[in-house]
Amino acid sequence: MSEVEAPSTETTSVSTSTTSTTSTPSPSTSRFSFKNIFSKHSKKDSGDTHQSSTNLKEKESKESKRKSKSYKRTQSLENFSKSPSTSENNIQSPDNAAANTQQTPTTPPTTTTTIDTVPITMIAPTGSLPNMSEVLSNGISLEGNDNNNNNNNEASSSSSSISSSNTSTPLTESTTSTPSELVTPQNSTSSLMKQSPQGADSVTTNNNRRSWSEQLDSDKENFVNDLNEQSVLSHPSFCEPSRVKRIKVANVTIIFNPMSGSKIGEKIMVEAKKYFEVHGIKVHVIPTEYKGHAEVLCRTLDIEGIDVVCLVGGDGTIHEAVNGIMKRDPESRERFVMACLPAGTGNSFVLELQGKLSIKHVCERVVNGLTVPIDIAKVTIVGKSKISAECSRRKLEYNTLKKKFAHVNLDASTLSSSQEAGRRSIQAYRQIRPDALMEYGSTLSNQFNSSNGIDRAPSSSDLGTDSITEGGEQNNADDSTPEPIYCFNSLHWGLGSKVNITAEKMRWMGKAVRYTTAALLELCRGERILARIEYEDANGEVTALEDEFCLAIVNNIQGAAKGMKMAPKAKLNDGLIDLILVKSHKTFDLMNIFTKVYDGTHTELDYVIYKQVKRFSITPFKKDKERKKRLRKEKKRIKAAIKAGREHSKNPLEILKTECNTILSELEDQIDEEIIDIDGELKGQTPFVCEMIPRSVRVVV
Ligand SMILES: Nc1ncnc2c1ncn2[C@@H]1O[C@H](COP(=O)(O)OP(=O)(O)OP(=O)(O)O)[C@@H](O)[C@H]1O
Repeated sequence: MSEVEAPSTETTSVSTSTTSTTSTPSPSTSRFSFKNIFSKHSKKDSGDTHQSSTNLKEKESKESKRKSKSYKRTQSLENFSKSPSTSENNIQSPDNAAANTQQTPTTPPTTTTTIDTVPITMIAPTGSLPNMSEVLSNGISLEGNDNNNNNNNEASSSSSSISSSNTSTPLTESTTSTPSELVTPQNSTSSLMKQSPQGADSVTTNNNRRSWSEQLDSDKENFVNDLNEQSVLSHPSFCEPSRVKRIKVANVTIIFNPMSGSKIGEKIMVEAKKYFEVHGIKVHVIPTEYKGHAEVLCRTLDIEGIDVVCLVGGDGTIHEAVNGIMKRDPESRERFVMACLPAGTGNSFVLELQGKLSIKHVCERVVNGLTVPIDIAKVTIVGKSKISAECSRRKLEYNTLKKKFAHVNLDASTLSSSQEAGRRSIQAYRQIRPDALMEYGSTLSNQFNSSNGIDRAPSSSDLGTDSITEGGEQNNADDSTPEPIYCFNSLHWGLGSKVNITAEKMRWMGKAVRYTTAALLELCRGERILARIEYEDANGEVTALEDEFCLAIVNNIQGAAKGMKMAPKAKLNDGLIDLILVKSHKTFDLMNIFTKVYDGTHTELDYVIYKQVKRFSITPFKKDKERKKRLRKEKKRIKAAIKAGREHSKNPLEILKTECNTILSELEDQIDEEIIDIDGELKGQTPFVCEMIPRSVRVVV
């Protein structure tokens, strides 16, 4: 029996004796095994035992490593959500971390001890702890961290709680516990690369192993020394250091949009708040609670004692804030200082203003307190009815002029030659020609400015005196004139706004796909729009173009999305609007623009008009084949009349009359109302007047 049982017992005995001291076999079995089997299998067994022992060791080691790895992963995930104090325990100094990293291969794979010594910095390839600079610099890369975003969003429902709970958080705790530090440099770089090529510069892997306080102190010294007025002089987006002012920053109000971009507004706000508090600045935090809230806040905020209002959001949030600021009374508008922390999708304005999309960088600049006022464009939407009234006024002027000239013989006696007569007639026509929008827009604008700053929409009484009908009566302008819309960044008419409108209809496709699809669709469609575009250049000369256009882009900054150099000459404080008009509608030509827009050479194409203007207006006409035919016929007739005038000294007033009447009647009936895109928002419509209000909003630079 014992012989029969031996093999199984023997196996057990071998394995137990070589691998474990915990399992104790019965003495009899053990003895029996050795006695009967040792002689037979001693050699083989010893080899097997050794082999088996090695295998087991390897297995255990592997298992242990696997466990260790999985624990590391768990630990890192846990640390994302751990409170600062908890996660701090797991974080070692860089030196210790390095030491532990070296030890790892030789350390017995006992799970618990290994895990305790695994430095969390192993997750980051640099092996060093990210510091405050990195945390803030990499702020934008938080976008990719959905877990954390979600966690924070859940916690972000109340503004007051955010404000109070974070006030007392010490810097070291917060920085070691913020998820941003766990973002690997690769991740953060790629994220920023996606944002813009310039943005990528702001991400550098910091191998510096100085302590927190050392790093912070040196940061402080550097930025205070670096940023002086000279930096504004050399800033590519400022033409002169006009009205540069350094302010002392002791109180900051942060307005953050929790919904902008990939909902990272709150996270960035927390980072910025900590940074300011470390620098001894008092911080008050207000979240936006609904669409349009940033405008209300910036219009009504009591800025007494507030040095800088720091906006955390995308272009939409800044647009709202600018509209609020512009509607303040002039004195408090002048005292309002705005800073923008990028938390949106595009952030092209912040990139241009600050040079990079780094949270730390913008925070530094806020603390430094250097400010410059920037231009803001004012868009006045002019209703069709208003233009009709204006046209009537012009008709009246024309009739008066006609009466005045009735007794004058403009033929040979007054004018030296018939050719001169023709030339004069054209000049006279240009003077009398109903530049309705420009004229109307400036009337409205003057009325705004002369009354209560520029914070009020015109009322019927503002318009009454100017709106005279042909019969000389007062024309009661209606009260429906919308408030002006202020634009800090860009405006699109034509193709640009149509892409947005089409993309809106394709929401089911998802954000990225629908914009590309809409752009391709509109590019292929390449619609031509007959429009009258008038502009006044820097010297005050007014030019009117009547042609078919495909699109108009207005830019206050040089750049646009994805590193495009849309308006190469644009400056933020030159008082001029950069107006880009594209006349061709052909798909190839439009694609050609896209290939050249990255270095700004698209402005040299012969179907692109690039002007720097003080104001301009756009009046598109309805697509009406019959009307176009009539207009062409009329133009031919006018041309022929001018020719006839040259040849037969025809009274130029006749020509003038024909031209004016044609234009006036066309204006009244055919003006088209198309939606335009202001700062990325589909708001406002044609016809409109846009004028630059120089140096209107003071920003941190
Ligand atoms: N609490 C809120 N709930 C819903 N919407 C909000 C809230 N606060 C602000 N908004 C709206 O969110 C919109 C988007 O914000 P924002 O423009 O800052 O981000 P974005 O569109 O992602 O960025 P970008 O404009 O740079 O592409 C704004 O139009 C704003 O009115």
